[in-house]
Amino acid sequence: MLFHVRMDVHIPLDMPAEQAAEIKAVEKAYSQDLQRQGKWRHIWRVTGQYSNISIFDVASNEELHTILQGLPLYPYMDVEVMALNRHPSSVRDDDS
Ligand SMILES: O=C(O)C[C@H]1C=CC(=O)O1
Repeated sequence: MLFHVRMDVHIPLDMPAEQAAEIKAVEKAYSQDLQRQGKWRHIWRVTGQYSNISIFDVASNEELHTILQGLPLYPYMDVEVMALNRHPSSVRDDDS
């Protein structure tokens, strides 16, 4: 199942820089592990914003929910999820 996910990150301004850097490092490793597993298929930075647009390929709504709640930055994010279906006009074999 494919999902389009937008994540807007709002790290509190009073969080110590060292703590923020540590959370971001753990987040990066978590994200890259899921990318290597093929579950986090795409990640794009939204130009000019501390936001990303991602495509997840997971087995269920529950799996996506678990992955998103496991993000180290999750407590500081607004997350928007859209479920995707294959478009009947698509010529791509790899988008379902
Ligand atoms: O930077 C972000 O967009 C937030 C988050 C998502 C993956 C990652 O490494 O950090």
